Amino acid sequence: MAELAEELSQVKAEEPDAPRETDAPKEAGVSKEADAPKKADAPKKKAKKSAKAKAQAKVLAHHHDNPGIPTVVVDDLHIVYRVYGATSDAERGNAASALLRLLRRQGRPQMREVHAIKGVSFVAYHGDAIGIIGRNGSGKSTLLRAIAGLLPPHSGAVYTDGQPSLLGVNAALMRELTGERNIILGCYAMGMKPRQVKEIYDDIVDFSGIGEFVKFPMSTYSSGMGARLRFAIASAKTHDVLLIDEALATGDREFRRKSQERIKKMREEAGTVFLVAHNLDVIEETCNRVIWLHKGKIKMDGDPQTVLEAYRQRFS
Ligand SMILES: Nc1ncnc2c1ncn2[C@@H]1O[C@H](COP(=O)(O)OP(=O)(O)OP(=O)(O)O)[C@@H](O)[C@H]1O
Repeated sequence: MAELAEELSQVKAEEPDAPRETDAPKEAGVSKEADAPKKADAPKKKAKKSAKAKAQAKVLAHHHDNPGIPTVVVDDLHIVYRVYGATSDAERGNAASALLRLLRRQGRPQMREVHAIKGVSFVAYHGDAIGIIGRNGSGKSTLLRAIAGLLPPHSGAVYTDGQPSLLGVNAALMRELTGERNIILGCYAMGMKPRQVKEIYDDIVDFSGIGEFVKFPMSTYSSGMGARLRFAIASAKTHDVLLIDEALATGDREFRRKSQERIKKMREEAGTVFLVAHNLDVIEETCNRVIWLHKGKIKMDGDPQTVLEAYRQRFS
């Protein structure tokens, strides 16, 4: 614990100040800050400092409450996308403003920033299966990609113990190759030896349920078949941290049941699983903890029953 605190304080001391809109969100309860307006009058420097200290204290407090071994520490994370060539709201309008826009663009490209994750902090532990829920555009996929190390933080940090693997709808399998070739290459890519691939091959085909289609190029698969094969390959190995983005959404009930069993097994083998899904039943059946993201901030973080009930009440 002391080591974690020291590590966090050292890293924070080296980082530039984070751009903050509100204080860090609260856990196990609806965060008032998520929707609160800016306190424009507060002295900026002081507010920044106390917000940082709060976010840090929250990470450490959660660590204190849970005696498990942390696998992922997300500390006051901000992710900002830069979109070039985008039009701001103020620029939209009549023909004159369109012409003005064109003239301006000749000089320099337009750039717009999308602040997708705004000061998210939490700790995940060995054996956790964490469901991430939220409306479209709330930042779920962005958060997963940041944990996987695919998006650099604008500020804040993500620490992971072990190699995180992102299994998304677009996970990199090659459409022009057969399912068989993709299984073999996918297993090699996960670090398996040829002998291990041979041993596990039939299990992957059985689990995916694609049958004789395994001999056909993946370009001939339905989206559900592709998703099932991706999950079957990725889950053939126990991951330290497995991030699943909607991959189960396209499976039928039977496939969902099998996937849930597999995720449970992974948790028992001391992995940590993150699962993004719009289907709340999948989250409820699979996860032991749920994080509700709203406009890039944590609205609620707690046990599935409490968080899902609050979410359903808000959006049903
Ligand atoms: N590559 C990108 N470039 C610019 N903006 C992006 C990019 N990807 C996502 N965004 C923006 O970031 C915000 C969060 O998007 P994200 O895809 O993480 O949300 P989500 O909760 O996963 O949404 P959904 O449920 O629709 O999949 C949105 O405002 C989105 O428009």
